[in-house]
Amino acid sequence: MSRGKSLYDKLWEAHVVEERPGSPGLVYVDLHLLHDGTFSKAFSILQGRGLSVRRPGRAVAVTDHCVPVAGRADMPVDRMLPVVAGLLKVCAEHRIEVFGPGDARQGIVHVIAPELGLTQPGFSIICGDSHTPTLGAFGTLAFAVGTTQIAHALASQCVLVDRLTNMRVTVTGRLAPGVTAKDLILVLLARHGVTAGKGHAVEFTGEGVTALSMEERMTLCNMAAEMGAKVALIAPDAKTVDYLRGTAHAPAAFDAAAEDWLRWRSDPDAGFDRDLTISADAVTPMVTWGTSPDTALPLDGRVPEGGAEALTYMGLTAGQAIEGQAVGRVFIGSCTNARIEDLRLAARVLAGRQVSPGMMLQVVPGSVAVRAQAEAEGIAEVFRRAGAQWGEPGCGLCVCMNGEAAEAGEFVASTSNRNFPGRQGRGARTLLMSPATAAATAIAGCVADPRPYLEA
Ligand SMILES: CC(C)[C@H](C(=O)O)[C@@H](O)C(=O)O
Ligand code: SF4
Repeated sequence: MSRGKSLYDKLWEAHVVEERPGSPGLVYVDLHLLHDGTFSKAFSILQGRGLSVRRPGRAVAVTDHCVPVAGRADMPVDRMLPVVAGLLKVCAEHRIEVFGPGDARQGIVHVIAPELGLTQPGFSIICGDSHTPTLGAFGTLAFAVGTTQIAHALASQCVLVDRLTNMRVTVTGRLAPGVTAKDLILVLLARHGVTAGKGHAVEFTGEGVTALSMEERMTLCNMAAEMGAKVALIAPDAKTVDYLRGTAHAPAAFDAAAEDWLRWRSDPDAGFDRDLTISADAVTPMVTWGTSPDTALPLDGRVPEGGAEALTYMGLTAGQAIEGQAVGRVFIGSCTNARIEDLRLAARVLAGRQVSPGMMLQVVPGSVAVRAQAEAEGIAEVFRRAGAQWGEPGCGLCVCMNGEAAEAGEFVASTSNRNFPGRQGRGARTLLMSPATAAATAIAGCVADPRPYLEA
C-alpha cells in the first residue's frame, strides 16, 4: 500500500535535480547564507579552481561569529578580527550582498534570515553552520553544509547531499507559564540523547507545536541540531504567514504566496521511520549539568552519578542539587534565545530588580532589529537598570570566535545551545537554560527558578 508523503519528502522532491540509487542527491539551493565563521576556505577553493559565483543574487552574507559585541558602535572594521574585513572584501569581489557591522540588517544569520523574510516555506536554504535547521520552523528545507559543499554551491547553486529518513516528534498539551520551548527541547534531549535525530529529518507537530509562537518554534528547531538532526521542520500555518507579512523580502503578491505556502505539509497518511511523543504540560524549567546538551535535568533535580569526566570538568558533585549552584556570569544571547520574545521574557524577570553583586550579566540581542525593538519597548532600559551589559548583535560568548571568553573554572549560565568543554572559554563551565531561568539566575547569583519572579 502506498503511503503519503512527508513534508520533508515533498521539499526534497521539489528541489532535487538528479538522484541515483546509492548516491547523494543533487539539490538546488534557493538561498545560500554565508557568515564570517566559515566562508574563507570555500572561496579559496573557488579561486584555486578559477571558478566564479554562479548566482550571486541567490547568496547573502553576514558578519556574526567574529564581530565584537561590546564597544562596537564607533569601531572601524580594521580594528576587528581580519576575517570580518575579509568577508566584506570577498563579497564585494563576487557581488554578493553582505550585512556587515553597522548595517541595519546585521545580526546572527539564523535570526536575520527569518526576520528579513529571506526564509520562506518551500525554499531550500543552505549555510555553513550546524544550526541552519532553525529555519525549518518555516517549513523550509534548511540544512548545514561543509566547506566543500559551500564551494560547490557557490559555483553551481547546487549541493550533493544524502536524502534523510523521516522522524516525527509529536508534542501534546501546552507549556505552563514560565516554561519555554528551550525547556521542551532540553527535556527531549535528556530523554532521547544527542543522536536521537541522526540521519533523520525531524518534523515537530501536534498541539504543543502549533501553540508555540514562530520564535519559540525557531528555538525548538535550532536545538534539533543538538539531537543530531540535519533538518528540522514545522508545517507553515497562519502564524508563519503573519510573521512573514511585511518583512523586507516578503513576496510582492503576498496573499497568493501565502496560500501556496500552506500546502507545505505532510500528508495525513505519511509514514515516519521514527515517532516520538512528548507532553508539553509536564515540562518544567530545565538546566544542564554536564558537557553535552542532553545532560539536562529539571531545576529541582540532582546531578546524577556517572559521567565522571563531565563532573570533573564542571566541578560538580554527583547527588548535589543543581538549583542554588553559584554562577559568575550570565549570557543571554545566541541564535537559540536572543529574539525579541526571549528578551521580553528576561526583562519581565529583571524588571525593577538588580543582578546579584559581583555577577556579570551580558545581554546580546540577536540582530540590529531586535536591539532597536528592545530599545523602543524600554526593555533595554530594564537591562541597563538591572546592571546588565547591553551588547551589540553577534554570536559573542556562545562560541567565543570574536576574541571574548569566560574565565577558566567560571560558571556561565547561558541561553545558547552548546555546553561543550571550552565552548565559552578554556575551562569555562556552561549551564544551558532558558532566558527566564538565566535572568532569575542573574538576580539570585545562583541557578534559580524564574517562576516566582514572574508571578511576583
Ligand atoms: C562556526 C560554525 C561553523 C559553528 C557551527 O557550525 O555551528 C558555530 O556556529 C557553532 O555554533 O558551533
Ligand atoms: S549564536 Fe552560537 S550556535 Fe548560533 S550560529 Fe552563532 S555560534 Fe553558532
